[in-house]
Amino acid sequence: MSAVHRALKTHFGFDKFRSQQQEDAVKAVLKGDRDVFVLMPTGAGKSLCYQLPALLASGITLVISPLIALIQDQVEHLKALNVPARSINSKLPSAERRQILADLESESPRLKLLYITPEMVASPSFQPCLSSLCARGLLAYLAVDEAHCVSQWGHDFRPDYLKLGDLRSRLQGVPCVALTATAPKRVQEDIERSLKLRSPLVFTTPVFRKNLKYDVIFRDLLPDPYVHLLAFAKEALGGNTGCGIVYCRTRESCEEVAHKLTKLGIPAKPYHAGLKVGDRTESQTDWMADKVPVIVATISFGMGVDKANVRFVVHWNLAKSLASYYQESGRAGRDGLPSCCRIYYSPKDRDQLNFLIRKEISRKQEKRGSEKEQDKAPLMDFEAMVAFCEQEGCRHATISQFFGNPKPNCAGACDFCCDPRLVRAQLARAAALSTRTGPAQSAEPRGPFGFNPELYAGGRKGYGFERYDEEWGSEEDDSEKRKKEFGDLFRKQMSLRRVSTQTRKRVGAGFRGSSSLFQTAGDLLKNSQKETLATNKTPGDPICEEEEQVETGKTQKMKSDSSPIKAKTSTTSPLSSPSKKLTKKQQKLAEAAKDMRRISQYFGKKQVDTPQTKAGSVISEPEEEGSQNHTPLPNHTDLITKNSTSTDEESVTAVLLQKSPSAEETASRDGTPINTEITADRAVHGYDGGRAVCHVSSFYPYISFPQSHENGSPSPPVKRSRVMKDTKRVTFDPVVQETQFDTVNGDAAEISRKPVTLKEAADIVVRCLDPFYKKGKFATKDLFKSFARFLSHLLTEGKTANRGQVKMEAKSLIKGFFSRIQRCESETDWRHLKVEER
Ligand SMILES: Nc1ncnc2c1ncn2[C@@H]1O[C@H](COP(=O)(O)OP(=O)(O)OP(=O)(O)O)[C@@H](O)[C@H]1O
Ligand SMILES: [Zn+2]
Repeated sequence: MSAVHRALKTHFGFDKFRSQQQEDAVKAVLKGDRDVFVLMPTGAGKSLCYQLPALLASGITLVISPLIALIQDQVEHLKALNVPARSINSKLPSAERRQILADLESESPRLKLLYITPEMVASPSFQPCLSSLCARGLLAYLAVDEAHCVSQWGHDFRPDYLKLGDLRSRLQGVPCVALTATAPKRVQEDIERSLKLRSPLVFTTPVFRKNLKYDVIFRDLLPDPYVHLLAFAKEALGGNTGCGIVYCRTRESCEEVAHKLTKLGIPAKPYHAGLKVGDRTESQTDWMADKVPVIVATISFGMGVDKANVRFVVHWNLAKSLASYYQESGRAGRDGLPSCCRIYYSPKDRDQLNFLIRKEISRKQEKRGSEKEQDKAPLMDFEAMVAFCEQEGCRHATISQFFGNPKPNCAGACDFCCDPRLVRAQLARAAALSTRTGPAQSAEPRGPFGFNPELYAGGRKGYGFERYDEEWGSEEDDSEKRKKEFGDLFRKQMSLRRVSTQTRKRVGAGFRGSSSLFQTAGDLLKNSQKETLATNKTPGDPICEEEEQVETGKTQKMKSDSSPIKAKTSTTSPLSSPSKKLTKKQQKLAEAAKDMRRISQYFGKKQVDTPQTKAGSVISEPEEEGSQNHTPLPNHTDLITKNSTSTDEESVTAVLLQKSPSAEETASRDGTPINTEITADRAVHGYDGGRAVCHVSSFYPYISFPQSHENGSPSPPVKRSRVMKDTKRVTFDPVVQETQFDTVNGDAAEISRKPVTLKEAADIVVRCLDPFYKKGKFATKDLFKSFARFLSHLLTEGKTANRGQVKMEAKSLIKGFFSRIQRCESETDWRHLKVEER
């Protein structure tokens, strides 16, 4: 037995290395003549690659890790193994800190591994210790864990990681070991550059898994996608020996697909955060125990689930990036047996995600007040996902190259390598379908993304804006009309966005022309804008020329004299950029957008203060354990429409649909998957004879499904908006609302002194009610929503109360309510409730 193997056994209790890569990496680090880059999937045993050499080398290994919580885990684990490992961090009691520093200053320190955060590395207080260790040649290795945090292209970027480049320069001659999970090539290159790795030896687990067969089916070409899915599942499951996962983006799709599959003959259970904990656990345990072969889940499912016999992973909706797709689909075939990974692709789905991702990027930029090249990263990640689906080429090769691996020998393990003609034929049919239904050719009513809704599976639900419909579920009859209204609204928003973003460089994945299936959101935007113009213009209308100027990116000066709120308009707004002659309608649309943004900014201000938004990335708050699992949340604001029933001049109506950050915070704080959201859903800003007023028609608390929390991918909690028929002020408390509106441009602090708005009250109410909902104190989710709505109105209407008062009253009402009844079964349960006179 070699010394390394012996050490592996003695110190860690392992008989052998987990993989050849692990063994090779350990040996390379031990050799110590080169930097080492370890790229292995989560759980592959990367830590051992520096921990074992650290124990065998003389001196101390300095380990940089991004989070104190992660560090504590590691240190505890090592202490349990009797490995001399410690950490210096801000949470350390000073006595312990002194003890560690004393050891480090001693002639031959006992410590073998010293864990610190990148902030600590840079902190002045740590410098003497570091310099002393350096000067005495006591540093054996520099290990940088979670090295992807150095990449500004990654989601977990930590500016302090960039300082590690300087550290690296100071530690000349100390070999560096950088470790991260499988990462896109772009990120790998960033790591090498930033950490100044000198032609490192790279140890990576090959991305290619030959037992996985990848294919892509264009869902919209199928007469019945569910029947198609059923046939696929049956074939993949073969003789009932395995199981499968179908990933959907929304809980509604989960329910629907599970229901359809079960009805068609394969038992399937939904798994999503909208389910009661018991039901969700049951779905999982039944699936784990092979009692139910198929689980239809949002992507929250699978983390930590290591089931060997998953015979297929279907993506009913697109993943947000190729990296995510690789990880999710990789849950298939862990036993090494042949398994299938399929995407049921739909351009509509693509466009929804594209739109939401872009919106999220704009939101971030607006918040920051500037643009960064790296902002585009999520879009590029997503476009790689789209390209994967729309390409003519080996799917395995695409994945491997994305992760910087050499092209593998697919040998028929993907649809293209199996039969390229079939893939080409499918693409041609899809392109033909898109052309047939494309904006320029079709006069049929279209969905929000310029696609004919009738051609897409799922009908009303197929739009993916279920929550938008949800609030109006009972009004089935005019759903088509409302759908159209929403379509209009969406197109207008897209048009405006086009104006605002057209000067930005487009990050293209080489998509084809706009009449084909392969349209970027920009193309769609262009089309929708053209379409809007086509509908509105008369022959010879100058709008055409202006449109072209917009299209070609020329700056235009907007005539804003007619805007009654010009003075309040932020000059940094992309929409306020000078533009030439715009029609009155365009001006109004643009103005409406500005106003909307101001409203949005107002709500945005609140977001800044919440831990939720501060988190922003997986590892952005080193001291905050609670922030670890957050991914950036999409903002669901910014929908603008023109009132389709009135004239151009008077009908511009901005509709704001806004998630409540504090409700999200409530939902995510304790990690429970039930997400409560409130939409300050209809801040309707209209123009009435040139006078700007802010209409707030209503705020409805409602619960929606938190895919966005689970996967970081946006889910649109938009609800059908009531487009206002006239522009009369319709508001529950115009004074309050208008004051708030003004506050957007002025003193934010004013807000706290104002009486609570309905939205704020709703936030408070949902927070107070949430625990009761989680305890199953409401017979249905709708009851919870209605009760929250009822209470919010009760606590605000005709009153002026501050936050504290509202909170106290809400608490006392809710407490009293549940002291009288065990469980809320119907709306009559709260009929008697009244607020005490203040
Ligand atoms: N040779 C081995 N034999 C058995 N178990 C091992 C071996 N090497 C590591 N492990 C165990 O594998 C688990 C995962 O290891 P580790 O935490 O280092 O993974 P990782 O690759 O760093 O994952 P992450 O990306 O989550 O940090 C640990 O419980 C570790 O003890
Ligand atoms: Zn292939």
